[in-house]
Formats: sequence, structure tokens, C-alpha cells
Amino acid sequence: MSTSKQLTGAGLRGQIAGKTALSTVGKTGSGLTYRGYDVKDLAAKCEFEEVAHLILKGELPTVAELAAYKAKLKALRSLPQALKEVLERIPASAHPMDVMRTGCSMLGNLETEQSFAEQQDVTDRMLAVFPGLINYWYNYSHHGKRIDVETPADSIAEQFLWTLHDKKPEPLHVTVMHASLILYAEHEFNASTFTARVCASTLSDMHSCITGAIGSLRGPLHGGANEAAMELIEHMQNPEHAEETLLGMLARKDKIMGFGHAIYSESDPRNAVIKAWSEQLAKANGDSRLYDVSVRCEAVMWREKKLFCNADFFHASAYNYMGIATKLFTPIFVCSRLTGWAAHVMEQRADNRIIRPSADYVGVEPREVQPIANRG
Ligand SMILES: CC(=O)SCCNC(=O)CCNC(=O)[C@H](O)C(C)(C)COP(=O)(O)OP(=O)(O)OC[C@H]1O[C@@H](n2cnc3c(N)ncnc32)[C@H](O)[C@@H]1OP(=O)(O)O
Ligand SMILES: O=C([O-])CC(=O)C(=O)O
Repeated sequence: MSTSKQLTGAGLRGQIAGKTALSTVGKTGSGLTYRGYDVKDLAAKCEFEEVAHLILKGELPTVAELAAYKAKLKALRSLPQALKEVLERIPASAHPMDVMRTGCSMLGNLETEQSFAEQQDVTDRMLAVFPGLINYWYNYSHHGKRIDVETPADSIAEQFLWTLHDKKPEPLHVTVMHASLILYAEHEFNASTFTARVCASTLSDMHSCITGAIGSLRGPLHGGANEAAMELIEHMQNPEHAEETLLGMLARKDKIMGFGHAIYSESDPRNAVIKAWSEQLAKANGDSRLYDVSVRCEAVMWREKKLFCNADFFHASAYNYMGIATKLFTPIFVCSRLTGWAAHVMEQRADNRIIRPSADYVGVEPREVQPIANRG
């Protein structure tokens, strides 16, 4: 693989840990493809369900296949009563990614994958259920409201916004949400996907693989960066304040969330797409503060550190403009990346050997156990 970034050192960087036919990341320093299609092309021309079909089933759907797939997903939205009861017991103070993790695991208890022949169906069920699952908990714990998750929404993008606000969302917001879900859907051997593949390599069930992946995505060095970026920019009053804040943080050697990438060297191709949507949402809202401060952050980080925005940075302002609470940003990532995770689990299962690397031992030399009275 030819990238201009030095892929060596700790964190298994640059090690080939397996094969995939699902995506390429940073092959030319900045590109991203899903099964051969450029992510920018997909985000401009497709709905999320078309891309989910591509990733999970191998090809973009025909008109008839898309209609059938969307109808299937729509029919799978209901939440089992026992799952609702569990969600109602999780406090408002919980981290929504912990809610996703518990919700996914509980679903696995109620609707356990009995054999790998069920892998597409259990994945489709999770795709259909996850937006309603997190928003059922959110509305119940924060507003004391039991929402109806079986909405007339036409897509997963619309379902997320509909169940969040408990009403039909604006068409522009649904369009942006489709693009966002497409951008986040798949990314080769990133930390959460690798977690899912390690779990799959033990021949575990799909819900366990996805539950583990959710735990890995939660961290601020991975999916949690979009929330951390929002917490940063929300305090910036204008571009000058943004510049001053960032220069102070860089002087203190703070990490700036939403910048940099383990694989890309020049730019993250998803940034231009979500940045353009953020600008459009700012105009539609008649309030460009968050967009303007984000643009200044981008310029300062490039000028000072040659660090570029990753997919997460402009997602922060875009989601905020759509009225989405910051704590729900990373769960949206889950609703999308589930496609990539599940496809990787299927790929691992199809050509499996248990993943078990070795370690360099750096501990003490061999020694004898002393009787307890002689120690200390
Ligand atoms: C969807 C996603 O998961 S995208 C990633 C989301 N995560 C973030 O936005 C968190 C902020 N970014 C980071 O922490 C890192 O850039 C990561 C985790 C994404 C990649 O980590 P690495 O591969 O180790 O980064 P890389 O090798 O390019 O780092 C080079 C140097 O730049 C610094 N650097 C990298 N990113 C940042 C940043 N966002 N802010 C400040 N400094 C940074 C590193 O500390 C490192 O400095 P050092 O050599 O003095 O230790
Ligand atoms: O690939 C990575 O390291 C992080 C990731 O998942 C992404 O950028 O979408």
C-alpha cells in the first residue's frame, strides 16, 4: 500500500493484520473507497441504505432491491418490551455509548444469533433498531416521554431524527444525515472494527462482536472525538477567540480532538463533504458562528501543526445545527459503522483463523516463589 505517511512504530501501525475486500483507506494519502466506489461519489449520489446494501451484500442495489431492503428494515424497528424496560432503568446521567453497548448486548440476550446463517438478518435488525433504541432511552430519561419508535420514517436517517425529536424532521436534515451515515459507515482496520474482528475470530456471536466494537468506538481518540470537538467549539465566540484558544492549547501541548489521523497523511476525504453540509446548515439556520469558528480552527491547525480535520470535526457543528444533543453524536456513528463492523465480522468468519498476536516480554527474569513469611 503506498501512502506518504510513515506507518511504523507502536499501535500495530503499518502491520498487515488481515485481508479485506470492503474498503481502502489513504491509498493515495487521502482517498477512501467502499468496495471500489469513492466515498465522495457515494455521499453525493446515494441514500445510506444503498451504501449499507453495498457494504453488507457486495453491490449497490437496484431500484427494486432498495425498495425491498428499506421495507424490510422499516418492519424491524420495534423494541422488545424487555429491552424497553432495561432502557428505562438506565439513568439520564449515563453515557449514551454505554446505553448503546447495553442495548446491543440486551438485544443479543433476547434475539441471540443461533447460527452464522442468521448473520445478515441479525445485522439488519440492529440497523433498524439502533436509532430508536438510543432515542427511546434519551427521551424517557431526559423528558420522561415514552416515544413510539415505529414511525413512518422512510429511512434510517429520517428514523434517527424522527425518534430524537418525536416528529417528522426537515428534509434538509434528512439529506445531511444520509451523507453523514455514509461517511462514517466503513473504515478498514480501525480500532473498533479490529475489536469486532478479534471477537469474530473466536467464532463468537454477532451481538458480542458489535458490543465490543461499541466499547472501542466510545473513546475520545476514536469515535468520541466528534463530541469532544463540539465541547471545544461551543465556547468559541468568534474566529479570533477560536484562534486564541487553539494557540493556548497548542502551547500547553493539549490534543485537539477532531484533528489528525492514524492513516491519512494529507487530508481526510470525508471532511470536505461534511464541511460543505455544515456551511449549508449554518446558512439555513441564519447562524454561522459554529461554522466560522470551525473554519478558523482548521486554518490554525494546518498553519501551526500541519494537522487537518478528520471526519469528526465538522460533524460537530453540522449535528449541532440539526438540534442534536452533543452526547448523542457518537451513537449516530454507531448506527452507521454497524454496517462496516458487521461486514468485517462476516468477512472474518468466511476465512477465519483465531487472531492471536505475540508480545515482546519486558518483565523480570524467571524467579522462584518464596514462602510468604520470607517476603517483603
Ligand atoms: C473517526 C475517527 O476515529 S478519526 C480520529 C478521531 N480522533 C481524534 O480526532 C483525536 C485527536 N487525534 C489524535 O489523537 C491522533 O491524531 C489519532 C489518534 C487520530 C492518530 O494518532 P497517531 O497515529 O498516533 O498520530 P500521528 O502519528 O499522526 O501523530 C503525530 C504527532 O502529532 C501529534 N498529534 C496528532 N494528532 C494531534 C491532535 N489532534 N492534536 C495535537 N497533536 C496531535 C501527536 O501527538 C504526535 O506528536 P508526537 O510525535 O510528539 O507524539
Ligand atoms: O481508521 C481509523 O483509524 C479511525 C476511523 O475509524 C475513521 O477515521 O473513521
